Amino acid sequence: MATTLQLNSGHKMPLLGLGCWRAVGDEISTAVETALLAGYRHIDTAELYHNEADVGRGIRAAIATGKVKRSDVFVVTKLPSSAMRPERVEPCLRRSLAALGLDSVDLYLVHSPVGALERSELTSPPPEDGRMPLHHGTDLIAVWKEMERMVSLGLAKSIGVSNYNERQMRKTLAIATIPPAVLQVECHVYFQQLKMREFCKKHNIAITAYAPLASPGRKVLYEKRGVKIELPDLLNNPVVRLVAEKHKRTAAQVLLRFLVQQDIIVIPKSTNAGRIKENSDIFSFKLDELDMKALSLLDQGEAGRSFKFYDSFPGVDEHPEFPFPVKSTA
Ligand SMILES: NC(=O)C1=CN([C@@H]2O[C@H](COP(=O)(O)OP(=O)(O)OC[C@H]3O[C@@H](n4cnc5c(N)ncnc54)[C@H](OP(=O)(O)O)[C@@H]3O)[C@@H](O)[C@H]2O)C=CC1
Ligand SMILES: O=C1CO[C@H](CO)[C@@H](O)[C@@H]1O
Repeated sequence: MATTLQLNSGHKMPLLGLGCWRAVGDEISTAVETALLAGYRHIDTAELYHNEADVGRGIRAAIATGKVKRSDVFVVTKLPSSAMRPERVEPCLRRSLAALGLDSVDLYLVHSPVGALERSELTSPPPEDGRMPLHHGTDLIAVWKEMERMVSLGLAKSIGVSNYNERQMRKTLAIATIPPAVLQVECHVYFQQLKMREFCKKHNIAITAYAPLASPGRKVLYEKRGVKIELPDLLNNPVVRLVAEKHKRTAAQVLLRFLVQQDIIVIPKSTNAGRIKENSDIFSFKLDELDMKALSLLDQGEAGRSFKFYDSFPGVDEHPEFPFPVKSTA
């Protein structure tokens, strides 16, 4: 099967990328270099991950080996909630580019429809319970118009959104001169996003699945905030394991293959060289109809959503553009 997807912007995007959330410093720059040398051609980061400079270092290290060219690498970064104001888009992207050491990114995403205040706007110290200081006046249309301007300035080759719901997608499409090329959302076997996928297919918008393994490493993050939550354990799901045994593959490879085989872009995060390589070996086998059926039956719909944001940022669901079911109804 093809390893890239044609975007509505005319650019090609690799179906496999390296996720970079929750790793900084040499750990992530080495992982990026390792991934690029192992054949990855797509790196997913964000201003929010505080590692753009490290990611840029990793990209340059891979290029320095002579085995990878800048033009081979599809780099994605994201506009943070604190820059969800039209006048902040260009300065924010320029800051990201300076940190990454690049002239342009291949894809710039609005990270989330929820706007937040910058530290400098706070009138009191940030709350200790992890509450995100919200900016309630978020104007998605004005922000999108600025995202489009980033393409005309040549700072982003394609633009897209993340964590938008269908209403927010429709609202954006209604005014867009450049439609979003990509929607990045949580997507894995327990939360298959069938309705959103149908919507995106109809509008020729590609989907990137974040947390394609359901993000098992998040526990530490919640524990730090004293939040107790049950994380789904996809890697030990008996159906996934059975399919993996049948193909002599690992559970992670089956979970990723299940998505790419349906033209869903995947960005598994790993900083372990063995697992980085393991996660990339998903184009040399194929799941048959029976495997695909068995895995698709694992979908739990909305109940399978694992990233609710209010678990890690209490009160975020009070924002008028909070995209998911709010805590009181979930
Ligand atoms: N737009 C958004 O709001 C969001 C975007 N993202 C993006 O999506 C990426 C992926 O999501 P993420 O939350 O990191 O979760 P993933 O589903 O990619 O899971 C990553 C975790 O799984 C472990 N892991 C990776 N490969 C394997 C394997 N083969 N076997 C066993 N364990 C494995 C990793 O540990 P180890 O490193 O030790 O291998 C890490 O703890 C992020 O890194 C980020 O780039 C994520 C969340 C939200
Ligand atoms: O990319 C991200 C990683 O996950 C976080 C949730 O805890 C999000 O805030 C963010 O969107």
